[in-house]
Amino acid sequence: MIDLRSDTVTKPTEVMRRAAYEAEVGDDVYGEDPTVNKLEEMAADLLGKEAALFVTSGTQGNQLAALTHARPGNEVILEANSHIFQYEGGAFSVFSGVQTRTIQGNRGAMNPSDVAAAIRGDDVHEPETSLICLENTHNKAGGAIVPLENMQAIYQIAKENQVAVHLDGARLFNAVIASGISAKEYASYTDTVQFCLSKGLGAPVGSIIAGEERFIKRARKWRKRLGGGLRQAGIIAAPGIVALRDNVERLTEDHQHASELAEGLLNIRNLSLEAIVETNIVLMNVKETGLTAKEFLLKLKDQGVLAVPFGPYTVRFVTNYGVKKEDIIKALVAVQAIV
Ligand SMILES: Cc1ncc(COP(=O)(O)O)c(CN[C@H](C(=O)O)[C@H](C)O)c1O
Repeated sequence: MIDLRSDTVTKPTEVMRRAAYEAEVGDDVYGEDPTVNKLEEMAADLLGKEAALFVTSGTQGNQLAALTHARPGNEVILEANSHIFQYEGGAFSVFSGVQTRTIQGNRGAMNPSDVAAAIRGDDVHEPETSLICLENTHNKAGGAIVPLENMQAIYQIAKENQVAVHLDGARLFNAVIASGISAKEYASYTDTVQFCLSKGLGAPVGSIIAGEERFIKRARKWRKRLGGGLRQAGIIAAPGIVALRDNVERLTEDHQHASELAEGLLNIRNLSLEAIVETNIVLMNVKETGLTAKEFLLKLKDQGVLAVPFGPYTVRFVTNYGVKKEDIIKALVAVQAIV
């Protein structure tokens, strides 16, 4: 099977498996796992933040940000198609007791004046706005890169209103490689940032959240409260170190493959693309084929290719390091066979 469902399906490399086997470990609840500590220091340094925390998933990282930045009764502003709003089970409301306020963005970028207008005042009837969440790259916008200027403008508005900013940077390094802007630069326009080791970077487990020391200290306690106190976690942190060290630059290949896939799809009748391809995600519209996305995907699976529905007529392909150039050609042949 050619698996284009997501970059979450990446499997650890031999180097990662060996690093896991050889990892020095200790009890991370006591802060004594040297491998986890090394990963956290590497990540904080890369992002230009005071500290970082190894967490079990991107979702956990985003939830810890809300639990730490916000409190029950607050309102959190986020983009209408953000992963936090669409794919995390309403966890902001469940765990943090906050009200979410969505703003429709353009290719994932919220208009700064819309954000400014959404920030609540001190009227007794209103919730307090305590957090603004950004997402870069933006998944449902087709892996779109949110412009740095947009992040900068929103961050300035947030600071003028004493509101925190969190970046869901699950695919931050895809943005870094595609734009040539450093992770440190992107992270300078957000108070906290989450990025995934387990997606395009290829680690088997985990994400990082990073921010000020005092934020990370409070987030670590929230992680413990959620049963996320890790013990000899160096075994799963070691592949994360390999991912950060070896797998960032190669994301270019995934982007190249996504562009080749998109180009090929444009030459197939009754198909269209829903977004320009900037990184590793391709959103294809199949409505003109007379099939729904789910029907199309069943036929595609019969042809040996996996992808996921991202709307009634939207099929999402995500390239990753398990997908080679010849797989892209085979995937195009499979799609052609259906329409
Ligand atoms: C922008 C963003 N932020 C956070 C997460 C959550 O990461 P995990 O909790 O899966 O590690 C994801 C995962 N995205 C997954 C995928 O794209 O296949 C699914 C949709 O959950 C994400 O795309």
